[in-house]
Amino acid sequence: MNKAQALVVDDEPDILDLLRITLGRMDVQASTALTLADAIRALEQDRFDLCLTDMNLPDGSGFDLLRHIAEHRPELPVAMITAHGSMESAVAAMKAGAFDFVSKPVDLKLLRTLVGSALKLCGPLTTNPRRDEMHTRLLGDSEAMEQIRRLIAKLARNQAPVFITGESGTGKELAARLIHSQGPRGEGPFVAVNCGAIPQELVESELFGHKKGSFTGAISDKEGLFQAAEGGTLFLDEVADLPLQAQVKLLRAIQEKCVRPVGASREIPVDARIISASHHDLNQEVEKGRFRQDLFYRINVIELRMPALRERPQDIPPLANHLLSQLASPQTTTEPTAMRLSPAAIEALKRHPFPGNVRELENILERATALCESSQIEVADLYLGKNEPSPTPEEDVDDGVPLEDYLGEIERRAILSALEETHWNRTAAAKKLGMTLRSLRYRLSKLGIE
Ligand SMILES: Nc1ncnc2c1ncn2[C@@H]1O[C@H](COP(=O)(O)OP(=O)(O)OP(=O)(O)O)[C@@H](O)[C@H]1O
Repeated sequence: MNKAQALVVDDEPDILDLLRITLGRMDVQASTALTLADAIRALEQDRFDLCLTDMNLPDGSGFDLLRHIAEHRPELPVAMITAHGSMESAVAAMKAGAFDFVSKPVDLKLLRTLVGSALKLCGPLTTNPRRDEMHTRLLGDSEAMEQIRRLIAKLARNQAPVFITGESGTGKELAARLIHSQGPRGEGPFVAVNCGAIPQELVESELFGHKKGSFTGAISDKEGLFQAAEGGTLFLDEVADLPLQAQVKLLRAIQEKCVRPVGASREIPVDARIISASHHDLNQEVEKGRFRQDLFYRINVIELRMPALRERPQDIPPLANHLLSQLASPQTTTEPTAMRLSPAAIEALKRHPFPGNVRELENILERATALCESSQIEVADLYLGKNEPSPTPEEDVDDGVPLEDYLGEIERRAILSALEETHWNRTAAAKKLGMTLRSLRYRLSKLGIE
């Protein structure tokens, strides 16, 4: 098999030698260039699978090379070598299209991972059936969805932190999963964490791990979610809910690509791509002093906005049909037949504002499927704008059930009813229930309500 070819560009011959030897040990053949002009010449003469370039070159900058490659060899992954601690340049490089960065002095373990990811990118991405299946799941024929699918495919090809905005239920987590699964980390783990659902005092230990005995209850060493996402992606959902103290540590983890478990004396390197999401306007959270500006800057290298369902009503019929066929899932051995929506029901759905977006559509259809007696769903079966009269717990909880289950059932119903009334807006539902959003999220995950 032919060796992979890398082009390494730096004005310091010693660094070039070091990188050439290091890459050689990874079975990558490196050609070197001391200037921008040399690099451009090399690109014209040879075919490369990866380019590593320093930021400052005698006759230009790494950005000039990035632009040249974007124009002439757009499929070539470029990683920028940045000065130690210069996160601004790293962010700027990724915004300009670099697929990743590596800071000086180059950490060999990180360089190895970076090269591995880059080499996976240069061939055509394997058609993994799991990936295809995931791909077809971001449904919608609207131009907005088309653009999102294109952007996701692009984002999958680099390592830059992505920040996904959008109302609740618009598909932020689904988009994050697709960016992960379509990229070179697709075979690695995808670890999703709802930052608002972790009790405040456990946030740091959950994210970064802890050492045995570092606090009461730490009975053994525990790996954090960052370590669990090694080689893959860490999805920080509702990132705005992170306490300020954890934000400081997160910033450091992203900047230095290493974490220090609670109670540990040493930092450990981690290689996880960060994708975060929030339905809050993080600019406002920064203005109010609830979110660190420097962290926002780091996680928001590239922003992806998931449009609300009411902005793309033409997506409702294909989504609804897909969801109905999923609802007719094969619990029986015979081929299930999906229910249909009457033309009037489709029109009614298209006019509905959907504050809870696709998740609300899923709930509406699930309820309609359960309640509708024929195979066609009519407008009345959708209960749009009305709340289904929910039975009181006394009506159907058996006398013999244990108290805990009985109370759990009451809790579940109260929460579901508040969610329904607020169209699955969890902030409003929490308010209605007189609890904090954090505590509602905790209960939702405990009760297994998505
Ligand atoms: N375009 C889409 N095609 C198919 N399914 C979708 C689409 N958008 C969202 N969904 C489905 O809607 C549900 C909600 O999506 P998801 O959890 O990704 O939303 P979210 O924006 O992360 O929500 P939240 O902010 O409440 O966490 C999921 O079941 C998801 O699969």
